[in-house]
Amino acid sequence: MKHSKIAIIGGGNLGAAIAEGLIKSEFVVPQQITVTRRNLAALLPLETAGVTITSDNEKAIKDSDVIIVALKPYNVKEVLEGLKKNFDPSRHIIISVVTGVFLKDLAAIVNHGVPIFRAMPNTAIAIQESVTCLCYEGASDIQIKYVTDLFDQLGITIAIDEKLMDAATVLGACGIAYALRFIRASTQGGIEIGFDAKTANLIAAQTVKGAAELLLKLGRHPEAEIDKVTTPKGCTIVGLNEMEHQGFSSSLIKGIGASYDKIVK
Ligand SMILES: NC(=O)C1=CN([C@@H]2O[C@H](COP(=O)(O)OP(=O)(O)OC[C@H]3O[C@@H](n4cnc5c(N)ncnc54)[C@H](O)[C@@H]3O)[C@@H](O)[C@H]2O)C=CC1
Ligand SMILES: O=C(O)[C@@H]1CCC=N1
Repeated sequence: MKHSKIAIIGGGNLGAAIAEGLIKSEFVVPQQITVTRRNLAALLPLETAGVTITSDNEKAIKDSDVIIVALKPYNVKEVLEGLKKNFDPSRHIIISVVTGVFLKDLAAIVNHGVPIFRAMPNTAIAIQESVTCLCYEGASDIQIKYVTDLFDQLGITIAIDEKLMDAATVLGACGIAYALRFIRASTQGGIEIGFDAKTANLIAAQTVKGAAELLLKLGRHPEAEIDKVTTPKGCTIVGLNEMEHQGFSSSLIKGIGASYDKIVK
């Protein structure tokens, strides 16, 4: 499957980010990628990089082997219904990144025996730093290896049970927004205590990156690392406890729960 051509149906925020990540990773050359969208103007930078951009989904599917579906949940059924005659089980595999649409629903729409994967990446896929949760149905070992390799080039990949896909969406995909809001709020605090916005943003972002790398590179537990920073009677513990009195951890946990309820209800 090494030389497979990839079509991304729906080149919006996530679809275009996947194309960017694929190009950076060199998993495929840009000429192996087609991205579709109704209004092509936003895809011109990808075209300049060598990607084929088009509004013709049928042609994109016919010209490709791996079909990444990055449409909104509300129009995926209608669009795929109109395209299903183009899927060939002896050639194609489908990877859906659509939130909340089950493998069985995708299989019922396509109705062809085409292997189907669900992947839940996040927008850091554009810089090969996504976490992508993956589940599948009717795929061969070679196809599973190919899809896992593809997302491994774009960050890390975790195979999960489909029943955890909504939870993966919240923690990993929505999680980008939560983390960025933390950085934005830290920046605003940093401005209040004296930094200009640009410097405060740089310090906040690099600090979050460093904190995450302590866990990812050294395998440390967050609380053990917090203990190292909290000098007795020092300023860290005072600030941290004030944040907790104001509901810091609780608001995050409740927000994650609210996002999850929105998907599953
Ligand atoms: N944005 C994110 O961070 C993440 C999004 N997702 C899921 O990925 C999917 C896409 O999300 P976004 O990229 O944010 O949405 P988006 O709205 O930015 O992208 C969807 C794109 O599909 C295009 N489109 C609509 N009808 C089409 C058609 N018939 N043919 C070709 N293109 C068509 C739209 O013009 C749009 O550019 C959604 O199901 C979302 O739940 C999953 C993980 C993260
Ligand atoms: O907010 C949403 O519904 C989608 C799912 C994950 C990221 N964006």
